[in-house]
Amino acid sequence: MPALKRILLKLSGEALMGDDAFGINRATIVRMVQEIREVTELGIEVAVVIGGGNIFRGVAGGSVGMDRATADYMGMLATVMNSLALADTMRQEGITARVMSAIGIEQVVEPYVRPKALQYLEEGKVVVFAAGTGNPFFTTDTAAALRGAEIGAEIVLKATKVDGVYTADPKKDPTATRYSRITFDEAITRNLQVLDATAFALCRDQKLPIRVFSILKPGSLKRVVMGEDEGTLVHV
Ligand SMILES: Nc1ncnc2c1ncn2[C@@H]1O[C@H](COP(=O)(O)OP(=O)(O)O)[C@@H](O)[C@H]1O
Ligand SMILES: O=c1ccn([C@@H]2O[C@H](COP(=O)(O)OP(=O)(O)O)[C@@H](O)[C@H]2O)c(=O)[nH]1
Repeated sequence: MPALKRILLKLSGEALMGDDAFGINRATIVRMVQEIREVTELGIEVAVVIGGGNIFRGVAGGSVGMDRATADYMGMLATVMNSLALADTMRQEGITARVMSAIGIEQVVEPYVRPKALQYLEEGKVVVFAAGTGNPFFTTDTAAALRGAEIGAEIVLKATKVDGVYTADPKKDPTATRYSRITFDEAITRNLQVLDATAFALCRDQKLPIRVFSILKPGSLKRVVMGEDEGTLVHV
């Protein structure tokens, strides 16, 4: 049996593209949702933070020349779209999900209210936290760390395009090797870019471990929650 009771799963927006150039790849999102269902069936409470890089990234592309804060609000709205798509896919797959937004957008999504989120989790519903932290200059990794700490998750699981934390960016350095575990201090000192520094610092202060693993590898989420050696554990 898995030892975990409550997890915060961070899903990369960009990874949702699958092999598409942008947007949400149907097969990818359905597979992710099926993997989430496997985990909920184990009795684990699941909260999700989803990124928005597949639709809009505040620091790049279409935002060149834009005011950074405005671009970041667009990025947050992109995460709302992904959250709605994710929750609807969950509904189709028989999972009850609730989306809660960090920015006021009541006609579309209910606002984030911590006690309500806790109630949903206790009822076995999957809670999807939309709009990141609600603040520009942050990322959804930081939102995952923040919400993970707030809801008392035992671990943040970062599902991304790489299968763990490497000695250097594996996309740029083919000789890079993967850590099976690493401390926060070492990851910060070595300036490993797989998570942003704010998210790292928050998790370290709250003693909230993070496991980085591949979203692209089928079955990896279940292996992670079963405590198998998958990805990289970042710990205090
Ligand atoms: N030391 C490292 N180990 C692993 N990945 C790294 C490292 N440094 C940089 N990266 C890059 O970080 C990326 C994943 O982080 P990020 O862009 O935040 O993804 P996400 O879309 O999941 O938020 C990978 O695609 C990888 O190329
Ligand atoms: O608290 C937050 C979370 C996200 N964003 C914006 O939303 C974009 C999409 O989020 P992110 O890049 O973290 O998504 P992912 O890398 O997972 O696709 C970011 O680039 C930011 O512009 C933000 O401003 N504040």
